[in-house]
Amino acid sequence: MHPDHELAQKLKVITIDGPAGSGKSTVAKIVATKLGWIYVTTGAIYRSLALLFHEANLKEKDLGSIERFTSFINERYRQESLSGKVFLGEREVTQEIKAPFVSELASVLAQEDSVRKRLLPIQRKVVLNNNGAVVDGRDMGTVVFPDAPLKIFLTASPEERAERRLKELHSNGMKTNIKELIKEINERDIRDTNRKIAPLKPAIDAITLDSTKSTQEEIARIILNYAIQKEMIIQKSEI
Ligand SMILES: Nc1ncnc2c1ncn2[C@@H]1O[C@H](COP(=O)(O)OP(=O)(O)OP(=O)(O)O)[C@@H](O)[C@H]1O
Ligand SMILES: Nc1ccn([C@H]2C[C@H](O)[C@@H](COP(=O)(O)O)O2)c(=O)n1
Repeated sequence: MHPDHELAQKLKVITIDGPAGSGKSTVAKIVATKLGWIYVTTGAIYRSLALLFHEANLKEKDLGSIERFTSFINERYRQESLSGKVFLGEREVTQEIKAPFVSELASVLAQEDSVRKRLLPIQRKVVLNNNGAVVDGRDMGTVVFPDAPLKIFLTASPEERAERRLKELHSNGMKTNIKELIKEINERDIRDTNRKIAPLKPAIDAITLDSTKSTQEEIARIILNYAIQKEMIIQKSEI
């Protein structure tokens, strides 16, 4: 725990849910760093599963073999709490799992009950083994941490989200264009929102923030202020 932060005796979890590219993991990292908490981007778990699936040349119809992959993820998946780097065993997959085909397959597999059931305890374990976490995904506030004292639903316009993603992919040397990205993001939002199990939606007690015209630092500051208001943390000058 960060030595300068006194923390109240509450579940120390801040959840950030929202559509693809709204800035969840960027903001989660800033907030967690300020608090000396860990941050967990649960999309990386679904993405890692999708990468393994793809590499084994499997398709949705092969979900029967999900056990093999989820137990691999359970044993080998690791997200560094400070850098956010993602590993499967010794292999670093941080950039690989950002590829658009992985995004799509992750979203497709995430519709399946068998997949969600298997990944749920992995997400809870990572967080509850630590003293304070900021977690982002699609169902953090609704399903995985329904008792979290502070829940954020982060949005941004699809165009802005696609622009951000385009910059990110280009800076990592991946080729794509804005039209394709808007299409991919819209399709993913529709699939994630309309699935039967744990769909993307704000928890009833979530605070919705629109980041279209705000910087990541501004959004992080708003979230930290809510955490102070909710007495999850005691205000210190440097937070
Ligand atoms: N408020 C912001 N203003 C400008 N760019 C931002 C903002 N927030 C995040 N970004 C940038 O947008 C891109 C997507 O952000 P991020 O990966 O945090 O989104 P996400 O919601 O976690 O996405 P996904 O659900 O697809 O994993 C990143 O390149 C990030 O640096
Ligand atoms: N809690 C979560 C996290 C992710 N998913 C699925 C749906 C997403 O489209 C996909 C990739 O996630 P991202 O990296 O964009 O956050 O994984 C989910 O269903 N639930």
